Amino acid sequence: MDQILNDEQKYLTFVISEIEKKVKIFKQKEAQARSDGKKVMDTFFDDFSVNMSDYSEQLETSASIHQQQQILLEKNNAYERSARELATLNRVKGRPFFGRIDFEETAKTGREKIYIGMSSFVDTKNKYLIYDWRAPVSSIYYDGRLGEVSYDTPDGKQVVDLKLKRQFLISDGQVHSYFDTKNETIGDQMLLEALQEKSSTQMKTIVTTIQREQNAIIRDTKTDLLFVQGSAGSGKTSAVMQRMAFLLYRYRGNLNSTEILMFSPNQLFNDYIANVLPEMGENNMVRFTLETFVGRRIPGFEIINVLDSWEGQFNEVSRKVVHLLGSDDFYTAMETYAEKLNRAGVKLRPIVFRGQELVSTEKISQIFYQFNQNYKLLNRLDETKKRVLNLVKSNLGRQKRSDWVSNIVESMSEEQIRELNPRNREFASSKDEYNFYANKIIDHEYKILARKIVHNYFLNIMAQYRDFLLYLGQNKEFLAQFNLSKSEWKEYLLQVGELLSHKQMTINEALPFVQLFDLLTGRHGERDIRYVFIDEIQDYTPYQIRYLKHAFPRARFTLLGDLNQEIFSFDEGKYLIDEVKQIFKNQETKVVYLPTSYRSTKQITNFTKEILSDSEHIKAFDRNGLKPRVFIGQNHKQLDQKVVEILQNEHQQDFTTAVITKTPEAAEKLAATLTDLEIDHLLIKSARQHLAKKVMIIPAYLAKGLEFDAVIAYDVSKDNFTEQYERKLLYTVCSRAMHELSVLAVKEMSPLLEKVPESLYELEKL
Ligand SMILES: Nc1ncnc2c1ncn2[C@@H]1O[C@H](COP(=O)(O)OP(=O)(O)OP(=O)(O)O)[C@@H](O)[C@H]1O
Repeated sequence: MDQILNDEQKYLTFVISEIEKKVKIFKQKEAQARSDGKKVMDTFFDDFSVNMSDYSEQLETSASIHQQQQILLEKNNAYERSARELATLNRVKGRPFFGRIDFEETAKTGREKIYIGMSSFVDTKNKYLIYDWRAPVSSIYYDGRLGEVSYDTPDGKQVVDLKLKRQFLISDGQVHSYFDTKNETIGDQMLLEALQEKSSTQMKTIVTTIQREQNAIIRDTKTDLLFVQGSAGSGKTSAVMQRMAFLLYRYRGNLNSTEILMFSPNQLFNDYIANVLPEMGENNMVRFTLETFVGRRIPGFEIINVLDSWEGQFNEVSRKVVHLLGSDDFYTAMETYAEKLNRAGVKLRPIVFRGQELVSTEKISQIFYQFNQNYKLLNRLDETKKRVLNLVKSNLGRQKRSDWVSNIVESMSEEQIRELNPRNREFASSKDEYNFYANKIIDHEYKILARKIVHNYFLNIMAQYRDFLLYLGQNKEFLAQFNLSKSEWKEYLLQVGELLSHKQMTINEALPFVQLFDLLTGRHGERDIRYVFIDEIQDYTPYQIRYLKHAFPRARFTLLGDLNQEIFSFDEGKYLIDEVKQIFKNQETKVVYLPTSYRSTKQITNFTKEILSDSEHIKAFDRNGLKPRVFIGQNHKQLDQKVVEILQNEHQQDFTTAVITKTPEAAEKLAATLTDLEIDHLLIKSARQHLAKKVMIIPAYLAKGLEFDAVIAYDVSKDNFTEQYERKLLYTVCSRAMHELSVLAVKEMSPLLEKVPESLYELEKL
């Protein structure tokens, strides 16, 4: 065994023995805290006499209860602290560190050596044996070359002379090997080993092999908007997941995981990333898709997938409409419209009670507009609420002698009487008695109405929203900016009407609906969210980004995306970055570009990048594998046979293979064929399903962000992938593959593959 390996093994063994010592201590502490807690519980009522007869005794008794509760709470906290520490120690025990750096602060201080792991570890004498990968000094492990390097500390920049950077392959308490890196950041060897691993249904952490450009993303604390742009598989999602862990560490005590929010493309992907933070010992952040986020705000409506709607049919008109609905101008148009409502046009609903109008819309409107022009909508609304509440109160108050009240009073059951008069109050006369109950009943009804009024029941948001769409249709110039005519807009309105009548909306209707509500009611968004992450930003429209910025006014944003993977939007993606900068103007903004594709082998990346029209900037990571294979069959039957053949082959290799189709219908059809042939598989039809370690048939739009050992891109034929805008979709499909890619086509392959040189793939005619 070489001497270095020997020494490092010794250190590892020493650290593990120290960890074990601490495990013992914490186990004792945990047991002690548990038994103390139990003791407090057992003697809870023995320690004080419960005497409620006189006031001073009552006070003493409750003070004593309070004291006991405090003790119990402390014991409980002590128990939880120990349990948490124990969980961390057990998590890191087999592999407490993965890196080491040696450096000198000054020539005088001499050489210092620190080990880096998933979590800091301090021995029983309070000496740091391991530093957390997120500690300031650990940054140079990922960042610096040997020689003079610096890192940020809360007190400013620290410069050191880095003498050694060493990585370890460790498992189960054994150092298997180590690599000393000189000029590269984290040596390719370790990264290669990590990338060669098989795919999993859960995303993994990349802590041990974070690359320099990813480190910059992870440790950024200065910018309000961090825009991470990178090709497929460049580690955008991975980097931001580690960024969340970093922020939770850096701002420990001031930042909670519930103040971090992540928007992902769909629920399937949400599931895929669900384990990364817990694996790093942190609680999960809040996760949403845009649909689930907005769905909470519109109860009773179903937010349907754009693909299932008229807008998703991608005809010429729908394309233009989607462009309009996604534009920043549309957001501004809504603001202008709302501003106009300060003067006239607010849509209202009367306050109706038992079929009778208590306050008419005319009356509410009169109140709403009686305040002077300087009143903002929010103040106008607040004042209106107050006055409407007064009107309702006095109107109901006058109904004390009405039939409905007397009917209730006369038919009250014993139980209802007890409920309304729990202290069994005596009455001087039956008139008094009647008035008492009538007041209670009216008060009860008033409260129900008041709650609705406070929640803006009298605003008819739906009618207002329709009115807004009609108002927009009047503006010929505005429509013309999107090449839309009034009659085309009408066509859209008919479709929206149809959707709304079925209590459905797509995200393109839902967000403006909520925006309108916010503007009318002066809602300022969710102020407790501090960090917002949006993955696959290329699928968001400027409108949506602007809305989300408004929805989280105190948050810093990290947006990540690949402008080459746009699937739904129709604008040239390149402009998205400019639009985003415009939306975030006057804020500290940084754009980081990640060029290297880590997910796929060199052969696959070189193939997939040729699908794009502009791809010089994409770099393949030097990991070797088989060239992608292209199979051309005469009909779909031959393709299906080939799928079966590949699957049977790859099954033996223990690969997880995904057959990715262009549409959900094609996926269902293929799955039915595989069922007939008794090939075990899982058809992913909806984002609510879970991934599994078996063959998956999955439509392209659900495969976003995911990865598989092997991908079979199904039916990439001339007739199926034709349009230019499908280029990015095809790129997304093929770039899901880590180790193997097969492309299947009927008769002729898609013209979108024309640019790929023949030398980059193996062609087989079936
Ligand atoms: N520094 C790294 N060390 C080890 N693995 C890495 C590293 N960076 C990325 N990877 C791996 O590369 C793959 C792709 O990463 P990730 O999914 O984060 O990329 P992405 O840019 O979000 O991709 P896409 O845009 O295609 O969804 C993952 O398997 C991830 O573990």
